[in-house]
Amino acid sequence: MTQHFPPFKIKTYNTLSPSGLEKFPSDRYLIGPGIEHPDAILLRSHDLHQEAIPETIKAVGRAGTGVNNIPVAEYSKRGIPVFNAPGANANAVTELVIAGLLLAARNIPDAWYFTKHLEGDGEELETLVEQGKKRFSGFELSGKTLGVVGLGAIGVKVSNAAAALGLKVIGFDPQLTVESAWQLSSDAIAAGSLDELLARADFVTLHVPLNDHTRHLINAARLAKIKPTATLLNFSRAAIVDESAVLAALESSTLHAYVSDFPSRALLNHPRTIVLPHLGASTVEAEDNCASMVSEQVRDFLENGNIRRSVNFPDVHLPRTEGLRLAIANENVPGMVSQITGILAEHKINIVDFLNKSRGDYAYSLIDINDHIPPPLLARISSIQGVLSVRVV
Ligand SMILES: NC(=O)C1=CN([C@@H]2O[C@H](COP(=O)(O)OP(=O)(O)OC[C@H]3O[C@@H](n4cnc5c(N)ncnc54)[C@H](O)[C@@H]3O)[C@@H](O)[C@H]2O)C=CC1
Ligand SMILES: O=C(O)CCC(=O)C(=O)O
Repeated sequence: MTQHFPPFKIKTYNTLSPSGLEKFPSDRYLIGPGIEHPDAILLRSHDLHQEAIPETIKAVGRAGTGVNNIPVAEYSKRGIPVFNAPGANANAVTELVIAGLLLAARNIPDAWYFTKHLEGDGEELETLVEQGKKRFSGFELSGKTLGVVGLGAIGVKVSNAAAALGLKVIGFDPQLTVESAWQLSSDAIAAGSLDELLARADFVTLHVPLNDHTRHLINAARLAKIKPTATLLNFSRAAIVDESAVLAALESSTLHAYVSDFPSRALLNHPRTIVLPHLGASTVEAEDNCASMVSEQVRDFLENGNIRRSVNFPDVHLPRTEGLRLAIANENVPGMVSQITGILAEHKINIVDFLNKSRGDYAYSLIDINDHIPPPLLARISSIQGVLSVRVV
């Protein structure tokens, strides 16, 4: 039995690296921003909360890490996996965080602005330089303490790079994984609590996802724990800090400076902020990595039903056998597998290979069969209470 691929349709938002889009063979995929009735969506930071979920959609691929721009819970309820590219842009963000530390410590943006607007040349220019430069005198990173909140893909790399620059690193992550712990520099030490980290650090850098637990993680009460000489860096998401509390702390000199990758008018207007245009992942390498990783995942899902690195469904992948495959997403409740396999048995369909896994409220099965699938069978499986999506691939 040969596999037949319909032309899959992929709707894109944002600019995605061609090295990712090239993963989709042009004879089997239609891709672009104007695609209607898409099988999959590929995007970066575009906000999907404002968009109706297309009836035809089977997968969403986020060419990046944060999925707060996607209504993941709504997609989950429809049995639709949301994929992201964990770690694929971690190096790009890390390098910009290190740049952020240096920009703040050495007053580089103000110094650069000053130099760029100097007039004259030769001796006259030299005099202006020597008169002006004392305003921008900074301090060294070596020996200072960096507090890293969130020790995932980015937090670990930032910690290790900072330790190599001579900073003392103190980290906080209540859900630190074994994998991250293995990668973390042995020079980094664990803080017992976020408040302890805030009290000890000269720089605090945030590397947590935005969710209901981390929204305004840094608020007025937490800012009160931070040293007045400290600099706060936010390359995670704007809403992880309470911006008005940060501005108040800067005004009252209980916080030295704020470096953020997320502009707002109030931040841009403040003299002790350094604000970048959400530039963390904007390198050729990271854009290639993210788009390639997520495109491969989405393609494997559309063509084979395999799930790798989804944020809402378990990892379920099987090598293809001869024949057809049923890919079924369902609520993680008792009796689902027996109902599905019971229907197959009633139709005298033999299972060649089978894999079922669950994650939280949801479960997913791949069922390989070496037979044709009568249409009523699909309708019966779809009608089982708790079955969210059924595909033949
Ligand atoms: N500025 C930019 O362009 C980019 C920003 N990001 C942001 O950075 C975030 C982190 O990215 P990754 O490190 O790749 O993600 P990750 O998932 O590898 O790591 C996040 C870590 O945060 C920890 N965490 C969660 N809640 C916490 C809390 N309340 N306190 C302390 N730790 C907590 C988790 O246990 C996990 O280890 C993303 O979710 C995204 O919002 C990511 C890439 C680019
Ligand atoms: O695609 C981008 O430029 C944003 C990256 C990002 O914020 C993320 O991966 O979470």
